[in-house]
Amino acid sequence: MTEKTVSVEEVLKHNTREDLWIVVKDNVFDITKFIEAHPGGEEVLVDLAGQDASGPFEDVGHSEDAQEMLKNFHVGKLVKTEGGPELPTKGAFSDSKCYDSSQPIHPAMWIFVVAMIGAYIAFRTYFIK
Ligand code: HEM
Repeated sequence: MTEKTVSVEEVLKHNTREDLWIVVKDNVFDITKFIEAHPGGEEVLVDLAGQDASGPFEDVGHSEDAQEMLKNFHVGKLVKTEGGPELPTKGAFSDSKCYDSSQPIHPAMWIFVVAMIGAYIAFRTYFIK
C-alpha cells in the first residue's frame, strides 16, 4: 500500500483549534483531538496550527513516548511542490510561546524587583516600630 501524501496547501487549511494539523519532519498529523490532553498545554499547539512544528517539537526534547504518540495522529507524508506555497514555521523556541532561556531578563522585571525592595524598606521603616 502506498502512503497517503498531503500537499502544503492542504495543511495550510487546517489551521484552527477545531481542525488542527501540524507537520513534524515532513509528516502531517491531525492533532485536533489531542490538544486538550497535551501535557505541554493547548496554546503552544494552537499557535502552530497549519504550520511546520518540527523545530519547537524537537526543542522541547519530547520523550520517546511522545514520539510514539505522534504516530496515532498520522495523516500522511508532506509533499512540497516547486514554486508552491511554503509552510510557516516557528523554527525554534525563541519564536514560539515556549520559554526562551537565551533571552536576557526583561527590563520591566528589574523595575518590578526594585519596586518590591523599595516597598519592603518602606514597610520596615514606617510600620515596624
Ligand atoms: C503533536 C505533537 C506533540 C505530541 C504528541 C506531544 C506530546 C507531549 C508529551 C507526551 C509530553 C510529556 C513529556 C514527554 O513525554 O516528553 C509533552 C510535553 C511538552 N510539550 Fe509536547 N507534544 C507535541 C507537540 C508539542 C509542540 C509543537 C510543542 C511546542 C513548543 C510542545 C511543547 C511541550 C512542552 C513545553 C512540554 C513540557 C510540559 C511540562 O513538562 O511541563 N509539544 N508533549
